[in-house]
Amino acid sequence: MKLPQVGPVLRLLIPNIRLKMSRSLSTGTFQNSLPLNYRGGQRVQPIDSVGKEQAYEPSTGRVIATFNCSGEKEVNEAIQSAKSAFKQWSQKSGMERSRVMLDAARIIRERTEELATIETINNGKSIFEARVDIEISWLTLEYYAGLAGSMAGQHVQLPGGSFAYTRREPLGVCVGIGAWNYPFQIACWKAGPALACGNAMVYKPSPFTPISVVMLAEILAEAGAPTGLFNVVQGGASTGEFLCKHPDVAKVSFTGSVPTGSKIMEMASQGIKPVTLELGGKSPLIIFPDSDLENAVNGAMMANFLTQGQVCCNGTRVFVHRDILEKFTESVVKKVKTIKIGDPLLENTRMGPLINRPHMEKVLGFLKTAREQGAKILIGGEPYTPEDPKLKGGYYISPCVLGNCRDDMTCVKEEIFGPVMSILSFETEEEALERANNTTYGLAGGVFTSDIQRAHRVAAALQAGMCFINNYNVSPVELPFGGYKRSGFGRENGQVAIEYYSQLKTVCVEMGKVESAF
Ligand SMILES: NC(=O)C1=CN([C@@H]2O[C@H](COP(=O)(O)OP(=O)(O)OC[C@H]3O[C@@H](n4cnc5c(N)ncnc54)[C@H](O)[C@@H]3O)[C@@H](O)[C@H]2O)C=CC1
Ligand SMILES: C[N+](C)(C)CCCC(=O)O
Repeated sequence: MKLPQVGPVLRLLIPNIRLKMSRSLSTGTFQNSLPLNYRGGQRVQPIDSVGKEQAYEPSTGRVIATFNCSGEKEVNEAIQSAKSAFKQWSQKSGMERSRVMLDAARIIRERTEELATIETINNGKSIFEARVDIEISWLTLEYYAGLAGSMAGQHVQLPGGSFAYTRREPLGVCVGIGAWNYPFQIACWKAGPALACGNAMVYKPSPFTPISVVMLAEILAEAGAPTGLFNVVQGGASTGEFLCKHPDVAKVSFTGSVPTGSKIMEMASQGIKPVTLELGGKSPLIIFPDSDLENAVNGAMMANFLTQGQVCCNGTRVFVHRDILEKFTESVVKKVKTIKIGDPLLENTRMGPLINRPHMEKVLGFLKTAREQGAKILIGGEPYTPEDPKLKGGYYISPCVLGNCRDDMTCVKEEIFGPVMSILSFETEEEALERANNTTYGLAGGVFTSDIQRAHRVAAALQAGMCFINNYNVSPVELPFGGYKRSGFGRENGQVAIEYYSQLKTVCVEMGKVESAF
């Protein structure tokens, strides 16, 4: 899909051509025929491999891409490509970097329909949601483009006219390793601050979702990024390990599960490399009886059913005050009934398939255990077969609400990563907080109440990196995002992410004579 470099007039026409291309893609038609690695400014086949992978269209179960997982040599080539771009990119002023990033943001915005369509085909989320993901993606590049120009150090006056200054410098080649639930957006959350700071990047998406990130690489090149600034290697654990262990890599930013996060940290520790870890969660959402009920129900829906529930920060433990338990549960179940499941490329669909069959079976396994442990399925939780014959091989589950839940149940303790909400009842604020915090995770948390003091008191007491009051799962790029406890550390988004992609140099300047001790 790489388009030739063109002048400004033709460039204006290109979005329309692309829009037509993407509109003609319906579910069951896409087949990838292009190389999925990207380095040295172009799509390439890897020069060595550690096995083959297939990527699926989860809505139909069709294989849409077969590719070789990059071996050690290919990983090294990609890193060398990034290293050579780093030399140029790191010497540019923030404003120069900003211009390239703004142009990339513009191209993404203009290609929203095409990118969202590809994301939907490869991930299974509804086109409605995928468009939002793409919007967040270009906003991320725009936001960090805005910060690039104002990255600056400090000047410190010292005795006798001497002084010091600090410089915020890039780290070098940064590695991004992503999960499959937000393929394009996760890549932009990492590339945005990394590139703004003057780093180069080698990115490895999940082998389940290899398609869209290569398009980001092409877009950055089209926007004028130096050759090799953003490279893509494809593969699973082995390819990821080559990246983490490579001596020329300065930092690893990872989004994925806790066990893999722990391995990444271990590998990075060998080279004393900093890591950012965005890991899993089992976040609480506490609903007090003084909440606006309709709002609280909508909040719980947002906290549980985006992207088929495959969202790390979901508020899956919904603590509802005993006084409103019945009313709340009834309203949530009524609302869940209205979720339109089916072909994710159709405009009115709000829930597509899960990512793949093994994951669907894992989620159904959690539901079986939930039933055995005494939870009550209030709605959904069944494999779902849409009427359209082409969707018969897809991985659909009807969205599920579990009642009668207790804190010791597996469905309440473990991350399900599927469309499953567990409702728990509570009586006092103190009790709700203690139970909410009784988890090894700490990614997010939410509270619904109309009592302003209570809202802030609860938010302060929640042991989580991202807390919502009277809303859930909104993600403005200006806000830092990341976990407490085993949900990881480091932050993405917001100004603070700059600190995770740069290092501070202090330059001490002597204006007098050296006062030697010898
Ligand atoms: N906090 C967050 O922002 C998010 C967290 N997640 C978590 O991720 C999990 C689901 O995503 P998955 O892709 O299944 O997670 P995963 O941990 O299996 O894989 C994530 C990425 O790491 C790579 N990887 C796997 N083993 C590796 C190794 N030994 N060395 C280097 N790289 C390796 C994978 O190929 C993939 O690109 C969920 O449990 C969820 O909790 C998912 C999305 C967002
Ligand atoms: C965009 N949002 C907040 C719904 C989810 C982002 C975190 C993730 O990658 O799962």
